[in-house]
Amino acid sequence: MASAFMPEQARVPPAVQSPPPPVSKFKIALCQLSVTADKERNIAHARKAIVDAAEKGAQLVLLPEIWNSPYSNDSFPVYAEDIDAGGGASPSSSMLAEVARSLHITIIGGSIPERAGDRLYNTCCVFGTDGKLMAKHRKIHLFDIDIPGKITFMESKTLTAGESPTIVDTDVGRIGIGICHDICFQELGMLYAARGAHFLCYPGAFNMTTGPLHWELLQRARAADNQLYVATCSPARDAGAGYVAWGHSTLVGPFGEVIATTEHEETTVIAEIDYSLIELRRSNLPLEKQRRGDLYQLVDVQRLNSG
Ligand SMILES: NC(=O)CC(=O)C(=O)O
Repeated sequence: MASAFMPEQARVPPAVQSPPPPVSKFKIALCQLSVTADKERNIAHARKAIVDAAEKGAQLVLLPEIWNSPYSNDSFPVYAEDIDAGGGASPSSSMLAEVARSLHITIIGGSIPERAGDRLYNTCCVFGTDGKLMAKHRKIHLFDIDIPGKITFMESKTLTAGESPTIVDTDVGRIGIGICHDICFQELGMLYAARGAHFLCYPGAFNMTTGPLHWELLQRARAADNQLYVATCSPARDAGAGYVAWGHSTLVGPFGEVIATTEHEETTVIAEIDYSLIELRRSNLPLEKQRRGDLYQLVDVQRLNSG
């Protein structure tokens, strides 16, 4: 509750109730793809995995972080595509648009390196069942890490951080998008939940150090904190690559329970999402009612500024 003594920035608008989802149950596919240096092959390979997943009944398909290019600062400028330019400038997103439309499915297109003017971003495109680009999320938190002898990687050497959270109303529910390192920031997940998300999707490529430590922990934490579904999708592991991905693409339910997962090889995880579980868990354990807004609050800066 805002009191007369509360600072201006703490007077936050109330959380938005999750709207009724357009479907109560559906199948999601997490395509844990092998990624090579051959972009054309990566695109054709991803297309085939999406078609196979749709044939198995998936209505929502999630791809990995950086699925059309090796994950490296040397590769990002070479493989980057201008997603907004049209006219075939982005073969990766053109393929996703075409396959979403022809199969009538929703696709959360992992991420690809995006070129916009003289900047590069790590960008996730969301396509609706009509093949239209519904949203574009540019990774907000760049992955800069230095653990000597284990892993050093500086995305900020080549990439620019996105400036906006991304939440999108699709045929399969209201989905908050993050890319990999974005999952480490609990405020982003809370913000999506406060805006009524049913589901958080994080294409990601944790590595052999952060993977065993944090990958499952963070997904389960985001799901349990916010009492919603969380899905991640990683590239398959290539032990010979410059950056070795952890794999383990996973779907987590609204009690923080792992519903489906895998190891590190190439595969597609298909699992069912049942949105009625969100309401059930929120009535079993009513965190929203128990929250002490008189002691602490999340400030949704965009909603606050938009009045
Ligand atoms: N690609 C990443 O952002 C990797 C990451 O976040 C990690 O912890 O590993």
